[in-house]
Amino acid sequence: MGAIVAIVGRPNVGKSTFFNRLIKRREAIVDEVSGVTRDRHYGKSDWNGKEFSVIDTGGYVVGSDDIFEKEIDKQVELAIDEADAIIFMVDVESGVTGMDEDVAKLLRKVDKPVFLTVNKVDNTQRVADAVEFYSLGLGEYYTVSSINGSGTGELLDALVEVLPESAEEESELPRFAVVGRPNAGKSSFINALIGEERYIVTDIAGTTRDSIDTKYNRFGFEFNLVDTAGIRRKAKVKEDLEFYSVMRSVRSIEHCDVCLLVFDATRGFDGQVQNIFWLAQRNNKGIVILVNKWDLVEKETNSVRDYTKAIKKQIEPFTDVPIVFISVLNKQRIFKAIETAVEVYKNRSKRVPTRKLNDVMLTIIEKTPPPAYKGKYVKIKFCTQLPTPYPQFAFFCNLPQYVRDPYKRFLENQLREHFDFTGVPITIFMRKK
Ligand SMILES: Nc1nc2c(ncn2[C@@H]2O[C@H](COP(=O)(O)OP(=O)(O)OP(=O)(O)O)[C@@H](O)[C@H]2O)c(=O)[nH]1
Ligand SMILES: Nc1nc2c(ncn2[C@@H]2O[C@H](COP(=O)(O)OP(=O)(O)OP(=O)(O)O)[C@@H](O)[C@H]2O)c(=O)[nH]1
Repeated sequence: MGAIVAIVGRPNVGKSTFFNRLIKRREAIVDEVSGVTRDRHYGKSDWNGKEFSVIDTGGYVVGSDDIFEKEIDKQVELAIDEADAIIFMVDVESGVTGMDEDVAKLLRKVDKPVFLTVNKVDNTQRVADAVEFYSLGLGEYYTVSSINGSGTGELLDALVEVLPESAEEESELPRFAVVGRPNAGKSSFINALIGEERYIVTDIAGTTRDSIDTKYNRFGFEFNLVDTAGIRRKAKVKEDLEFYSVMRSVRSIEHCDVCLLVFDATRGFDGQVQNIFWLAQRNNKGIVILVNKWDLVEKETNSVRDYTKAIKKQIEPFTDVPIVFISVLNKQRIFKAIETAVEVYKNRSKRVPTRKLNDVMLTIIEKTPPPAYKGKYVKIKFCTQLPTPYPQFAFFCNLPQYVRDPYKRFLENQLREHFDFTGVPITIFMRKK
């Protein structure tokens, strides 16, 4: 399982800027006006070879100050419940504020690692200014500049030190996680499968209260349905549903082998759904996309085809993912969904014997070798699948650094075509031999 790090703090202290630096992706919208980070952001980061998920608890809608305060308290509490470590960010420009003190009060009671991080320390003068944050009663702090990166190394060294090891769990049974946005139909789906009211389904979003894994047996195949929601406090959930659901998705994804990504066909494969997809992919999990509430969609001749095309466009370049159109309400194709997840699980744990792999791939490579780069010819000599829990392949050659991404994609596509890795991310390494 992978560790989860949450970044908390009041608006405008630079959480999104820091988050972007961690995941090395210009993704969160950063603005001078406070409260512009609307969607929750989560991504994958690594430091010294240790991977972890990061959640940026931005996402406040501009409102009155007291709404703000309540919101922040709630997010901090959720972060405390779900994260393995917390980065509490404050701003040296504004100094200690009342809101900082409120958050600190919550964090002082926590027995999880908290990293008080003073941001915007862009120069040495400001290092001295940061000293006032001792008054928050959280002990030592780290000074960073999210904008120029200074200080972040020390913080990350200390952070990864306390994170649990991210080894893949030795799970006895395959683990399937049902993930998606609030109200997509996740609980209804699980209910329909297990045929009992263990999960409470209502029209109000965010009412899934149970949080235990469900053992399930179907097609002669036993597996766990993962739903690692942790403690769900109904009141909190109602008010900050999207954040809650993000936390829950991140957790479930970290703990599973295959994600069943459910979304509401009437709402579309939107940005938040794409984020979940992206996270599952980055975590090398198997993925099945379930287009739910298909009963509500007006169907024309080519609906399924057009819809499939539209989704594939959104998930490029990793498009080799099964898409199943379901209606939980009418119990349509819900077993097909599970059957597909089982297939994906098998693909993910597939081992291609080295002999067979080389027979197929070297023939292809001979016919279509890597293009010469800077006048040099690359000779791929052999390849092998690495003994990892998900498919990774190493191709040994004389000049690994000269093999460019398009050729690696070509190799990936060939592997997919010949060995069927549908629904499973593949990693390709070029190694020196
Ligand atoms: N000088 C300086 N400015 C910074 C630094 N980090 C962030 N900022 C600026 O602070 C402002 C707020 O940054 P954001 O990353 O949007 O802050 P946030 O905490 O995510 O804010 P919300 O979206 O409101 O929650 C932006 O104008 C950033 O450019 C820094 O290290 N130094
Ligand atoms: N028409 C139609 N409605 C559905 C279908 N599946 C679920 N619903 C309805 O969608 C609503 C939300 O379903 P839930 O199962 O609670 O959704 P969820 O994803 O678990 O929601 P959270 O608990 O908020 O995360 C309920 O009113 C369901 O009856 C479907 O296939 N067709």
